[in-house]
Amino acid sequence: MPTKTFEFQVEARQLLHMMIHSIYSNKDVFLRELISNASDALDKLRIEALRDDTLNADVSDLHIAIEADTDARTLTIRDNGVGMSHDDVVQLIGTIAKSGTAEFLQQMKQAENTAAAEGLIGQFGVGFYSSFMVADEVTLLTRRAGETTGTRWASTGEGTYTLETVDEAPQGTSVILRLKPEDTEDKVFDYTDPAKIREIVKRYSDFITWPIRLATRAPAAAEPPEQENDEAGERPEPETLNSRKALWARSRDEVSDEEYHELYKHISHDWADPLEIIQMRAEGTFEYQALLFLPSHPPRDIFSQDNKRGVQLYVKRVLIMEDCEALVPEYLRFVKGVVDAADLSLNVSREILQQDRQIQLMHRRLAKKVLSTIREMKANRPENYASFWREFGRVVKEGLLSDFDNRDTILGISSFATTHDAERPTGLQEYIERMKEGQQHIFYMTGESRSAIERSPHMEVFRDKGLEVLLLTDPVDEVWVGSVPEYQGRELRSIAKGEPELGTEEDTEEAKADREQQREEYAALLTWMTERLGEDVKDVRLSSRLTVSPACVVSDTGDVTPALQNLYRAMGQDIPAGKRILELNAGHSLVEGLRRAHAERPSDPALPGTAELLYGMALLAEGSQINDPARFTQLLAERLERTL
Ligand SMILES: Nc1ncnc2c1ncn2[C@@H]1O[C@H](COP(=O)(O)OP(=O)(O)OP(=O)(O)O)[C@@H](O)[C@H]1O
Repeated sequence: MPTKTFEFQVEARQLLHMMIHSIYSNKDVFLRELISNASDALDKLRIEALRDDTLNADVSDLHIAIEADTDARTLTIRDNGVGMSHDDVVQLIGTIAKSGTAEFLQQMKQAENTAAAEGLIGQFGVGFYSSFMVADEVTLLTRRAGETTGTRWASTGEGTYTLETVDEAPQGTSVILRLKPEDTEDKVFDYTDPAKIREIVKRYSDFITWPIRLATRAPAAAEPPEQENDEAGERPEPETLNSRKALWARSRDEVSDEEYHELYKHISHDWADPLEIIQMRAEGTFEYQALLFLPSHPPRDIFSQDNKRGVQLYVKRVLIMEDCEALVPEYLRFVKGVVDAADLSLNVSREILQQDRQIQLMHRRLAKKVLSTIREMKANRPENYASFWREFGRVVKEGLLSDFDNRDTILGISSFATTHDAERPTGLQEYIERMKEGQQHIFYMTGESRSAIERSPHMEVFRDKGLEVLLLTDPVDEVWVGSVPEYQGRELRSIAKGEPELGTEEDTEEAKADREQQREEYAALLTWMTERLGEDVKDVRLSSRLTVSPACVVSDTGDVTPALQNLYRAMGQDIPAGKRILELNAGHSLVEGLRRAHAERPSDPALPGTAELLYGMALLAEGSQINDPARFTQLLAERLERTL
């Protein structure tokens, strides 16, 4: 078969260039990555064989073999797993299908130092390509289980790769590395040295469930007696390097954090350590063990539709499903880990799992356990919690819309930006503890950013009276906050909806009388304005929330806010634009002037324009758009002219 040469896709070339010029200081991890890929391929084959008994594949001795040749300076990592078809190789190895590659490369270029670059690569993961950190040529020979021909791929990592169809290829994948010369200064060690290989496997891959066997030329220890007469005296029995112990079945004090971290990295394809380790065990009629991890940062596709979520499902130490979404709710989709159940059928399907009562029970218990871990982290490891919430808070809050059983717990572990402290978000409990005397409600406002909310006229009276307001700026906040009525008996109240009800008004007889008098004075103006602006607003009334601005617009208590309307429209739902309420500040001289002018000259032709301007200004002040900017500008220009 002819060998054909191909060019790497631009992003792949750039990524390889980075690898070759070794931005990552710990080069040993290439072996972890290759073993991890091999182990995944073995898992996939076993799962396929379970589901398809016509698959023509050998599953009798699934394992990973490492062969080191000191003289030739080659290192081979071989598995007899699922392998890749010709198309798979082109797609998976020649190109980089990951979303966000271009953006990642851009960030990489801008990374200021090695630590920053390593942090970035940790978020991205480059798996197979990391072999170019230690090899100046990489050959991959692979045959998909069930197919007859194989594919050889080879590259020096410099722009091109070759592809060739081969008739003789064992099932699975071999990756053959022609190693770069040893250079301890650059942390490229002698990777043909059995001691080095043992050390790396022990360190990073000990838990891998498949045997990792090392075949070396020189036997490591005295040969066992039955081998003495073996004619291939130089080819000793391969040595299994990993203990293959299931970490979730061992007690916490037997396992080091580093071992847990390596299992996490293997499962999640993350290069960074996890933030939290969660272990649980259920005994009784339905037994299972779970080892879950909270990552330290979200995967790039956490908000994408095809984000792979879920944990690995094992049945008595045998992996039967990679991303079992039936076990964790969607709002905890970042949780990674393993659940090992004792009594499930090995070839249970996703559909059956979704309906299985035991699985639903596990789902509930796992969700509760994760939430209680976050609560415990909030109480005892505030720094970890703060970092967790920064990274995942937006996702967790989705649970307020879907998990009614755990709503209070989710509210309890949530944090929100607040006017109380610009630097530190607050929990609801802390908010309640700080509430002013007489204050009944938890006040919040939604908006695009902290600064937009802070500038909004709705904040004025709250700022004046020192009442704390939560600043909700995540898109999901718009949605949940409308459906969560209260926390610990305290109503959640938007400061941009309905009447503020501050609870701190001095309700003296005098104040009441003042307000009554004001209402009477303004009655005619308000009726007239409601009529004039009737196409845009449903009511014009006096405000108790304004202290500086002349006017603002608010929504009625039960109304869908404009931001939420936009959100629904973005999702393709047709939502009619509802009318809002215009509030006037009776203490503002412009409003007072308008009242006087209306009382004295009700048919003055300039009055309607002023009313329109007031409404337009209220919209602009909260960051909304005005219906007819040209008309607004014209009215404004006319009035400015008169001042000159
Ligand atoms: N030994 C192997 N056997 C079968 N398929 C493999 C093997 N090695 C790699 N692949 C395929 O190539 C793909 C790309 O591998 P690569 O290591 O670059 O990335 P990854 O493992 O998907 O993710 P990460 O970059 O996080 O490690 C894998 O997802 C897998 O489908």
